[in-house]
Order: sequence, then structure tokens, then C-alpha cells
Amino acid sequence: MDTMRGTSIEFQSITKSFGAVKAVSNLSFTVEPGVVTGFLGPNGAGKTTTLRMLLGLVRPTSGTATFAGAAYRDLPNPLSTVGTALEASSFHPGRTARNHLRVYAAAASIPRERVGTVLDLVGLHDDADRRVGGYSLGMRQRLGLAFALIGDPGVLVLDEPTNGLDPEGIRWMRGFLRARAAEGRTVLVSSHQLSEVQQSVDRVVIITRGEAVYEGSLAGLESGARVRVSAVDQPALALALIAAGAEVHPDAGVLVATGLTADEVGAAALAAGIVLSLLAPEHVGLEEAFLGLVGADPDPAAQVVPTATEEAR
Ligand SMILES: Nc1ncnc2c1ncn2[C@@H]1O[C@H](COP(=O)(O)OP(=O)(O)OP(=O)(O)O)[C@@H](O)[C@H]1O
Repeated sequence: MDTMRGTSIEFQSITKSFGAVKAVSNLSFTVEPGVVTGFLGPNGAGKTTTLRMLLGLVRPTSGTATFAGAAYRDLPNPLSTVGTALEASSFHPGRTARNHLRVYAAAASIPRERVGTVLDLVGLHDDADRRVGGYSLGMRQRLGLAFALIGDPGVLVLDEPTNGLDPEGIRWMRGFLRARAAEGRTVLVSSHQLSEVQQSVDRVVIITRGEAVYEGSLAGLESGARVRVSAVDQPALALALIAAGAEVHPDAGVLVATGLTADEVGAAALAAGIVLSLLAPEHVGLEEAFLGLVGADPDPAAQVVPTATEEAR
């Protein structure tokens, strides 16, 4: 089904400082329609600030965030172009989901029938006439999605939609996001936990401390990992790999190179006339690759005493 074509989202050198705090620093990436893009980073990385700039809620210090070239405030029909999930806490506990949505639809001149359609879409049909105060967190998240969809927008921008969901809720969200992307919509979803979105997303943009550290497929995140390599003349090998753009550190008598594929490591050694005695790409799990990028150590014991490099960051 390709009934709805979302626009692309473009972030160009977007930067936001709050006084001395640089929340987002020179961030550039594009989000395409038809796929789910994960926007990942640890707490405080700058995800919410970036999304708020996109939605015109925070003014960038510099740079732009646009929908096919138009800033949010310049969209002729924002609700039918971009849907955003409201914070679960912003619902009035004494009112029903249907009532919330009807008020919202009326205010935006959206036909009343659309309320039933979105309640069905998010699976809240049977609970639509209950007070929101009695809703579980998962039901509130679904209500947030119903709001996002009310104007039938081509773009969905969702801040941490899986936050606090149980595994069943996460599984449901995965199917929901994938279905919206399969309809041709642009889906951008933020999370601080890779594991919560890894089966929902096609592409990821990873930021930490306001800066992008990875943009691409999940497979690329996993494979762009580490290569164990060795030669008789280890110092010459290290120099050749560093010159080719790798980061290199010794480990158990061999070198561990990051930033190059095994093929690139082999080619760099060959070009320098170095005969290798070992060339082994190392399998790194997704979570470990993610944590490696965002600066956390997957081994909790290793976090107790920060290393010199961590302190220097
Ligand atoms: N209004 C503000 N005033 C001052 N500092 C702010 C403001 N909003 C965000 N920050 C700071 O900017 C940085 C990025 O925050 P942001 O909320 O964008 O991160 P995040 O990636 O969304 O984190 P989380 O996953 O915890 O929501 C943090 O250091 C935060 O303290």
C-alpha cells in the first residue's frame, strides 16, 4: 500500500546552546519517507532538543530543520503534514480518550469520523470511553499516537514512544511503526535504548553530547566494528593503520583496529609492504557497538572506576 507519501526531514548544521550548555552541536542528517528512522542517544544527548527545534518549539542557535525545505511554522497545514506524540502526562485524567480526540479534532477542523478511525488504528477502540486516568502507560502511549495521526499526516515524529512499555507493548509499537512506514510515511522515532527500537527501525542516527556519531543501517553499526590484526613488525603495522584512518590499540599481543573493515585493514598493510600473521574481524553485538559509540561501557563493573580516557572526555 502506498497511499501516503511523507516528505523528507532535513537537519542542516543545527545547533542549540542553552547558555554555556551546548545541547546540540552542528547536527546534519536527513530522514526519508517509507522507512522507520531511529534517533538514538543516551539521556541528555540532545534528542528532545533536536526534535523540539524541528517542531518550532525551540529556536535553533544556528542551522535549520525542515520538512522538504519548509520550516514547521511555515507549513500550510501542520497537523496534516506532521504528527507528533503528545506527552502521556498531558491528558486530563477525568476525560475519556474519545472526548480528548473529539475536542482536538474540532479545534483543528478535522472531521469527527476521523476520531473513530484513529482509535481503531491504535487499538483503543474498546477503551475509548473510559477515563484516561485509569489508563495504563501503554494505553496512554497509544492515545498519544492517536493524536499524532488525527490529521492523517505523512510524517510522524515520536519522542520515546516505547518509554516504559512492557515487551508486548514494544512488540505492538514495532508493528505499528513499520505499518506506518510501509504506507509511505516518514517515521522518526527517538529512544535512549537501542534494544527498545532495534527491531522497529531501518536506519539509525546516533548522537551523543549533541553530536552525531553514526548514521546508517543497523547492520553497518554492527559490522563497522573491530578487526584483530597482527604482524611481525607490530609498530609499523600500527602506523600504517593509523595513517589509513583507523584507531588502534594493543590487546593480548595483537592490535585491535576500529574504523576500518577487515578488507581495508588488509589493503593498508599490503600498501605498506607488511605481511600479516592475523586478520580477523571481530563480532561485536549491536548493543555493544552502540554503547561503544555513545561512550558507555557495557560492563557495569568497568564503570565503577572511570579510566583516564573517560575522565578526559
Ligand atoms: N531549556 C533548557 N535549558 C537549559 N538546558 C537544557 C534545556 N533543555 C535541555 N537542556 C540541556 O541540553 C542537553 C540535552 O538535553 P535533551 O533533553 O535534548 O537530551 P535528550 O537526548 O532528549 O535526553 P533524554 O533522553 O534524557 O530526554 C542536556 O544537557 C540538558 O540538560
